[in-house]
Amino acid sequence: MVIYNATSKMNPDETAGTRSCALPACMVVEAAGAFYMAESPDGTIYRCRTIPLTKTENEGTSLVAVGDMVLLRLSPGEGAVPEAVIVTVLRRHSALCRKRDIRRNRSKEKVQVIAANIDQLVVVSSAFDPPPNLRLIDRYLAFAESEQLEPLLVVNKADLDPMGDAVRSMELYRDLGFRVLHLSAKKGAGMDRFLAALDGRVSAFSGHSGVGKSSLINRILGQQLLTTSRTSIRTGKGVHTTSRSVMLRLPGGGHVIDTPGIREFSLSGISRENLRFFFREFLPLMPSCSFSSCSHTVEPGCAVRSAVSTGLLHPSRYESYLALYEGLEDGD
Ligand SMILES: Nc1nc2c(ncn2[C@@H]2O[C@H](COP(=O)(O)OP(=O)(O)OP(=O)(O)O)[C@@H](O)[C@H]2O)c(=O)[nH]1
Ligand SMILES: [Zn+2]
Repeated sequence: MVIYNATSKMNPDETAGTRSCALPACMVVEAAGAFYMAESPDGTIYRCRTIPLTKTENEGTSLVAVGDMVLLRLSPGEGAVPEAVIVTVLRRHSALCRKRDIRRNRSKEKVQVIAANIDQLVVVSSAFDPPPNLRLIDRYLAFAESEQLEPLLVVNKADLDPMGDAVRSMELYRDLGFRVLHLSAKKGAGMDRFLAALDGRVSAFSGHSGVGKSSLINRILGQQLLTTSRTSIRTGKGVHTTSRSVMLRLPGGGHVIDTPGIREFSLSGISRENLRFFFREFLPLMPSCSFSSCSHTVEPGCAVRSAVSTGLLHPSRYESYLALYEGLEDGD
């Protein structure tokens, strides 16, 4: 590992390449413009920025994103929060990206990293108001599979489901082996199981507007972090955290991230050719299709379609597959 001198007296911009002792790798927990907050394993927060010589082990994408592990070097500062420069951005094991709108963005990066090093995608829906949207859930699940993120299905507002309708509509996911939790941010139901599922991991929250993502995060953190203002690292004024990227540390370990960017993730890694690999129940059937490249839409001798007609595959999942397939383009 490359280690840098935390106590160098040289101009920090000139010393990025020097090797010597220093801070352990820190996690970027907040990004706001040119500034970042990075957290060391012991919980110390550093206010930091990049320098022209900042190195990255991830070429061709955003230099720094929330969730990145970075090597820092302390720089002189008078504020209460220690200041540092980011010397190296370490290799990411995963990255949630969105395509940049070239017309509205002059940056050379075509892909923007919304969050790095995510372990699991929490797909939040609600039992009622709005009711579960299975098309949307399947879209998130396909995305999670394509990014090799472990999905966790959460159905919030269980207090609005006295007849168990939402529980029944989600049964198919349990049958497929997905983890499904029915919770109520309002009443606190199921929170122990939820916390256990988040423990020690970096989890990104996704889901339709109004399902209660912020309410769930506030409930598990025991405070109103996502609706009340926190002090901006740039201006010192209060800001709404939901408009920025913030990684929140859970009391028992682990982190959660909830950003508008993840809510509107793109399916950039999914094409018509590879979509079928992200519906896990198709995999054992696919070798029985007459054509090895079967798209499971119109081909004769398709084992997937045959399984739908005999009730072996859930029609709702197949409908989602077709809807996603229609919306995708050929090729990668
Ligand atoms: N009955 C009930 N209402 C809830 C529950 N959780 C959240 N709500 C309500 O649902 C509404 C939306 O909650 P939010 O936490 O803002 O939802 P969100 O998913 O963060 O919404 P966006 O920020 O628009 O993406 C609010 O009026 C909450 O009070 C719950 O468990 N039960
Ligand atoms: Zn087929």
